[in-house]
Order: sequence, then C-alpha cells, then structure tokens
Amino acid sequence: MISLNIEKTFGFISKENVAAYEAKVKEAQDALENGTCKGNDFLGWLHLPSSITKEHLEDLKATAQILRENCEVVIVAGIGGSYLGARAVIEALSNSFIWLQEKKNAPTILFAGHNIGEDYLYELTEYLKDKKFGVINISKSGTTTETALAFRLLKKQCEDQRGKEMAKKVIVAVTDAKKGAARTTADKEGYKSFIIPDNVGGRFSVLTPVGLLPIAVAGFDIDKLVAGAVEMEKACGADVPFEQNPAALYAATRNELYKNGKKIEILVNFNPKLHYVNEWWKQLYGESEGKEGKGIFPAAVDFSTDLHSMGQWIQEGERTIYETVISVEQPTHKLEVPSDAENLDGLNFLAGKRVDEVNKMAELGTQLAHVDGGVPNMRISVPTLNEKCIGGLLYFFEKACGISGYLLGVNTFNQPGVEAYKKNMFALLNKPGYEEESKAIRARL
Ligand SMILES: O=P(O)(O)OC[C@H]1O[C@H](O)[C@H](O)[C@@H](O)[C@@H]1O
Repeated sequence: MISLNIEKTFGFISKENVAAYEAKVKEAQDALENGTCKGNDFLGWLHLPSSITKEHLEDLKATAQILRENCEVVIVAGIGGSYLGARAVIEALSNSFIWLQEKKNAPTILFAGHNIGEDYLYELTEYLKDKKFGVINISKSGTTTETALAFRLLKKQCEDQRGKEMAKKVIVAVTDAKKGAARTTADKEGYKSFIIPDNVGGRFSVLTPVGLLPIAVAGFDIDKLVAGAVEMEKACGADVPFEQNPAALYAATRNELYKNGKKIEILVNFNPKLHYVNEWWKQLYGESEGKEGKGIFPAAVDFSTDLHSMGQWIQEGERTIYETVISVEQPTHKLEVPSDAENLDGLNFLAGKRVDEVNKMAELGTQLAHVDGGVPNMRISVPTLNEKCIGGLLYFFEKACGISGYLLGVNTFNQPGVEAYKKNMFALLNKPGYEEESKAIRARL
C-alpha cells in the first residue's frame, strides 16, 4: 500500500502546526461524508470505489473485449478529466516501447480530442487510413469542442473505412445519461454507451467508465485497479485517525506549507512512466483549488531528466516551492550495470549494481540537496507500478484533494474559470447564440 512521509518538511513548518489541523480535517471529512461542503452535488467520487459492482466491471470488460477483438488501434477521444486519468494509468502500466513492438496483445491506444492541432489530427487520420480502428468518445458534457471536433472526423473515417455496421460495433460513448450531443449521437446511432454519473466531476472520474473502459481495452486489470482504490478508500476514511491517515496528512501539510509562503507544489517522479500521473494530478489540484484568488500552483517534473533543466531553478530559485516525490520502491524488471575490463567511461564503480540503485541514490541525493537549498520535501512511496498500487495512488490524491480544498475554503468541485476562454472562442468563431458576444469581442480586436 502507498505511504506518505512528511519528515522533510519539518525544517520549514512545525510538526505541531501540522498536527493542529486535526480538528479542521475532521470537519472536512465530516462535511464530505455528510454532503455539507461547498459543491456537495459532486461527491459521487467519495465512495465510488467501494460501490462499483462486479456486474459493472463485467459489462466494461465485455465491451473492452469487443474493441480488442475488432480493432488494431483504439482512439480515446477526450480532454481534461475525460482524458488524463486513462492516459495516466495506461502509460504507468505499459511497456515504454509498446508502439514499436510487432506482437501486441492489445490494440494500440492513441489519444485525440485533447488539442485542436490541425497537423496532429491530419497525421492521426493519415495513420489510421489502413487500420482497423475503433473510437471511445468520452465527454461528460457531450459538448466539448476539442473532443467533438476530433470525434466528427474519426466517426466519418471509421464509417467510411469499416462500414456503418462495423462502426456501430467499434464506437463506444462514455457520457451523460441524458444531456449533450455525445448522448444524442450515441442513442441515434445505437452505440454501446456508458454513463458518467451526474455527481462525479471530470477530474474525479478516472474510476468511472471514463478511465476504466480505455484501461481495460489496453489490457490492464480493472478489478485490481478498483481493489487498490477500495483499499485506499478505507485507509483514508473519516474513521482513520489523523496521524495515520495519509490523505489527511498530505492535505494538512500542503495547506501549512502554503500558509508559510510555499505557493507552488512540484510533483516529482523518478520514473518516466509516471509523466501522465503528474498531468492528471495537475488538473485535479489546479481546477479544484485555483480559484477566488487562491490556491497552490501545481507544477510537475520528471527526474532525473528535468534535474538537467529545471534542477537549477529548484535548487536556487525563488523559495516559494516545495516538492512532493512519488517514489516507486520496486521496478518491474531487473537490469544490472555490466562491468567493463577497460573502464573507459569510468563507470566500473557501478558495475553489478542495479540501474534502480543508481536511480534511488539520485532520488536521495536530490532530496537532501533540495532540502538543503530550502525546498520542503514530502515523499509518497508506491510499492511498485501495478494496477493495485496505481488505483490506490489515484484515490489517495482524490481524497486528499477533497480535504485540502475544504481547508483552503474554496468550492473544490467547480471550475467556473474554464468558461472564459470558451466564451471568447465561440464568439470569435461566430457560434450561433453568441451574436452579442461576437460583436463585443470584435470591437476589442
Ligand atoms: O468531459 P467534458 O465535458 O468533455 O469536459 C472535459 C473537461 O473540460 C472542461 O472544460 C473542464 O474544465 C474539465 O473539468 C473537463 O474535464
């Protein structure tokens, strides 16, 4: 099970001040449990893991199997919370060179609908020209422009290439039960569809079909992923004492750091497979807490890669940052540094050591250097990268976010600020219904 170590923050904030959050954290836990916090119509994620039924998982696996049997490539179309969770889990669990492997035991998973890059979409549609492909169209609102645009292209191409009947079989929708264009299309075309519950917001939806279906198609065990989340739901529960509750401690520590001028949290990994876990986490915390002129800025780096780019800033730049390191205890594979008779590269001092030992010393050395340089450090230990651990990690972050947003005093579950760019974009594109805004915005250009 994952664990949290906050010892290396205590040169910067005091143990007593973190412990003093106990009562407020209890209040947060109660407010989440009783549904009395702000945004209380979006608390469906709280006990989601333990409420997932075997039947639901079987339904997802059966649909995944249809896609696996009929597709060489599956495009997951979605953005934000309808994209990052699936990508985070799939990349954390996949072989890094899966693209290049001839023999695959699952369709290649590609992503679309998370940008409006013409070249990206052109190159994707070109690549798909001789492929048997399917699409999972994911959008809670069912109206997000980026996703809808990509889906329009992919739907047409799939129908043209594979025929209407096969397209119906290999296109699946994950969307609202009733509202939105994605629902209308799915119902009209007769696609298999899954519902995103009303009370689960996008960034908390990875354990709904939004994440579970693509993850199952990619060949990973969603039973174990959910089991890991269930375990963390218990470990972070309202009945678990403050000092033993990782979500409570993480939420309290980051709020205390923030109060002491540490306005930026950098999520750090020492494993490139976790890059998209960082990205998922940025949305979770950024959209949940960045509002009302408040909120820790969630940043992220991949080490040791970024020690050679961002390392200088972190070591000696403005002291407004702290780090949270996701440390994977055991790699999946074993690789030792070979010895070399000539030792031209001078690396024989590493001969016989596992590559991970070198990585771990980089991690430890970095922690000590950054703490010495004035950067508080928290460490989240993950036993290994498997479904169970990742499921636990995701739920841990969700629960801590629910508590942390409450401590900050914001509505953790809305994102009103995201609408501003959309309104301008629609006005600039002359979307019907935006006539007044179009006139006003053009006058400003
Ligand atoms: O799932 P969708 O409705 O397409 O939304 C996708 C994403 O875009 C929105 O603008 C929100 O800011 C995100 O919270 C959401 O996850």
